[in-house]
Amino acid sequence: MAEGVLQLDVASVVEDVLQHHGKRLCDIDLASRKAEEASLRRNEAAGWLRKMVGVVAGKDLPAQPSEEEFRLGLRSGIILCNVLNKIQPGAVPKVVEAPSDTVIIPDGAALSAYQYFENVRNFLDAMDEKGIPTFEASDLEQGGKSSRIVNCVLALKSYNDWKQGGGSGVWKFGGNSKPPSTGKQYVRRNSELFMNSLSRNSSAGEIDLTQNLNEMGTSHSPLQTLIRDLLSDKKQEYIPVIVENMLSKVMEEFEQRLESLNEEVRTTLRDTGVPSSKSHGDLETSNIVKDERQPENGSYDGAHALKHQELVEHQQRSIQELKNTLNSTKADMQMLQMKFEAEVNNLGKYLNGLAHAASGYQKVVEENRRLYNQVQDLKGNIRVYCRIRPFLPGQPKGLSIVEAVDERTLSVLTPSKHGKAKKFFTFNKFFGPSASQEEVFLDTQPLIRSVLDGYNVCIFAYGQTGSGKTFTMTGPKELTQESLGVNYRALSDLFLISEQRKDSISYDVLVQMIEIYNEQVRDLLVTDEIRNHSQNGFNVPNANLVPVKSTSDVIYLMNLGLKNRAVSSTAMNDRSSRSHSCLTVHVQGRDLTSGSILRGCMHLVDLAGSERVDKSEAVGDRLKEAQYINRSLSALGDVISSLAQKQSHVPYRNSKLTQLLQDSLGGQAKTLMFVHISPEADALGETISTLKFAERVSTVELGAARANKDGADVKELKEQIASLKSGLTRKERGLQSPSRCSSPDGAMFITSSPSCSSSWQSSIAMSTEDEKSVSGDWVDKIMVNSLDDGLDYSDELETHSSEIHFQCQLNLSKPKQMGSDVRRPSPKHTRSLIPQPPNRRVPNGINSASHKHGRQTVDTKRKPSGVGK
Ligand SMILES: Nc1ncnc2c1ncn2[C@@H]1O[C@H](COP(=O)(O)OP(=O)(O)OP(=O)(O)O)[C@@H](O)[C@H]1O
Repeated sequence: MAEGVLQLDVASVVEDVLQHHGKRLCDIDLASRKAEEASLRRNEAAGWLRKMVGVVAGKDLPAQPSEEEFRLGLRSGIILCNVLNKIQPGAVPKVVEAPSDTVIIPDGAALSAYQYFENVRNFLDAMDEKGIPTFEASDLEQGGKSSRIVNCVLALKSYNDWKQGGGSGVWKFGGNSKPPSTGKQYVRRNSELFMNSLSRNSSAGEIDLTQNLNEMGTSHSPLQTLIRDLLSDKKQEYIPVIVENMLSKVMEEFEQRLESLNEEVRTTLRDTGVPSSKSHGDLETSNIVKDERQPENGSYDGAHALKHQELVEHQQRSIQELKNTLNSTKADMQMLQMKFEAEVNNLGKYLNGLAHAASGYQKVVEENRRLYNQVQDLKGNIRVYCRIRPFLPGQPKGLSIVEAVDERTLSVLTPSKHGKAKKFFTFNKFFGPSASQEEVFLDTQPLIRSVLDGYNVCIFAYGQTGSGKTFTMTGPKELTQESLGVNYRALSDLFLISEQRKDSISYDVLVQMIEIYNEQVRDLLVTDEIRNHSQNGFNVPNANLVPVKSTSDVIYLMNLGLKNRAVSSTAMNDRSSRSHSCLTVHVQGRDLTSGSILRGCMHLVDLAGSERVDKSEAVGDRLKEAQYINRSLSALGDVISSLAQKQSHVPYRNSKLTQLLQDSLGGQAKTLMFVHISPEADALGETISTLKFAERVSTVELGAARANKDGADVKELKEQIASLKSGLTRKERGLQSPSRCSSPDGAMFITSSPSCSSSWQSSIAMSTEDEKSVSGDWVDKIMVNSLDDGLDYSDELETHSSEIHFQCQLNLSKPKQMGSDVRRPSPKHTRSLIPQPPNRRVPNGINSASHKHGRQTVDTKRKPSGVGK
């Protein structure tokens, strides 16, 4: 049907466009509609043929045949010839009938096939002669076009109807059949207005909608191109609405034209006196319809009007169907739209959910990290950060044996029975080869800042030689702003914060730099020669303690320290540190409102690298150094092991290094170890043992860190005690030499005054001498009290007082504590090494010049075994 073709065209265009947008119009089942229509037409044709030949003769043709049944039923041509002969007797002079069941024809099948073909050919010739659309004989064979056969039958039916109706005028038929091959042409009425707008395609019988649209002024391009062009750049969700509007517009236009056509017909009928309500049959019986070729007269006008009427009715039916199609398309589109909206809504909700979950996840991760850190703080575990060095320039770039798994975990490729296996290690943080110095510092910063809140902090770098310890702590050989290591950044951060807090807290910062070289402690902040302080064991107090005011002071001092550091070129590292270096920063803050004192201390330790002497090709001095280094690192390993296993005895005293780190490893400090590894495959052994060591370190619990803070009341009490002591001391001024008295528990006090010895240093020396002569014991602790401000400067020497006295309490009752951490500097080493402007003074109380006047007191008290300062 023409209308069917129209709806198909429009819908298929829409479908094309939607497909173009990636979505099929699944719901519009055009194919099934088409098939339904074809079957209706086929049934009509079959029904009519059966009616014409009778049920018996038409037994081979079912009333509602499938395509195949229809084709097979008509294949012999017998039904077709008989029907034609019935309409026009003798049209097919000879019809070969089917052989009777009882008569056996030799080679019957071949004979009948030939004879059937004769039937079909005769039928087609006869049809052709009458100008009725035909089909190809091959259409009756398998794979032929049954629709053309249907068309032909329906055309014959129409012809029959026309003949039945008297055969007046010119018979014509429009269907999807093979065009007549002979010269007889059907007269088509092209003159009418309607036909101008809705002309039938002569071959396909389709409505030329393009022309319609052209006439409607919509466009000059073909319909499909037009619709495609129109829809191609539209969003998919708008397509249903656009198509719907488009179809409505077409319908509207169509109806308008039809209405005007109807009007024209009505006018014509009125003019010719034919009642417009009369049916086609009525008009036919009254013989009004005339052949177009008849001369124009009144009855011709009537026929003309009738044709109009017929066409109008036909088109009305088409329009109705079109409307139905439009409605169903609309419904489909609305469905699609609703579905689409629902899907978009669902998708939106889903995305919202995902976003919510993602942000929740982030929060949980943040919270986890915070809690983890809190737990770490509470447990006081040593934090371990792992950093891998990148391949160095000029080094053959192999595949790194270490891979990051996440920000805390790394895997190391190790050989195994089945090729390669991965070993996983988890630390507090893992820095990949591309991590910058700034990134590394950022994760260290909070720890460093807590020094200003009165905590003791220790950061030490551990790892195989050449793995990047010095790089992390100090930086590369050529320093730039970006490559500055943790040491520089830490100190400049301290200055920055102390500046920010200057309205509430006044900070003094002092720096000390030592190294442990071949088990000897050396002061790195000396300008003349490297001082060896190893005679008295771990005698760090004698190292210079230099007040610093700015980052540039620090840089100056560090450069001095680095210059003095024992560095050599080895096979593994052309600038290998041959010693353990320790930069110690003492911070003292005075709360300007409450008067409370905060004291924080930070060790920044760059350990010498462990090395395999065979690999480093060390001989002579290098070999000796390597042995010392390895020995002290192994002592560090022993300390870590016993701490990890919570053993009662921890062998701190086995090396200077462990003595230095004692407070940080077993005390209440906040401690961080940077463990360094190399990416090379031939460092696998060292890498694994380094990582295992680091794992053990991370299990060591230090206990919750405690800030060194004295409240104002404590301060007041201390002031009172100090003032009482001062009064007592004044009474004893007459003493010219240190006196000694014993306490009930066997402790001995040695009291001295500046008048008996010119400086308090000599008092200490004398005390120590005295101690040796009395018991050979060791002085556990030196405390210095400044009498004029009344503060207890335990562990710090304040030299701005006018009167200070020393008091040493010696342990006579318990075994000596070798190497106990008497590690506060003596005032003579508290001096400025930094070039000073003429009037510049180092912080109050730290300038060595100021302690010349006045009396000084040092209390040397014994503390229980294992308790640090
Ligand atoms: N993260 C890094 N990025 C770029 N270069 C690095 C990095 N880490 C180390 N290096 C370079 O690798 C070389 C060895 O590093 P470094 O001297 O810091 O190792 P080390 O562990 O201190 O060695 P040693 O124990 O022998 O003193 C140096 O040239 C250093 O500049």
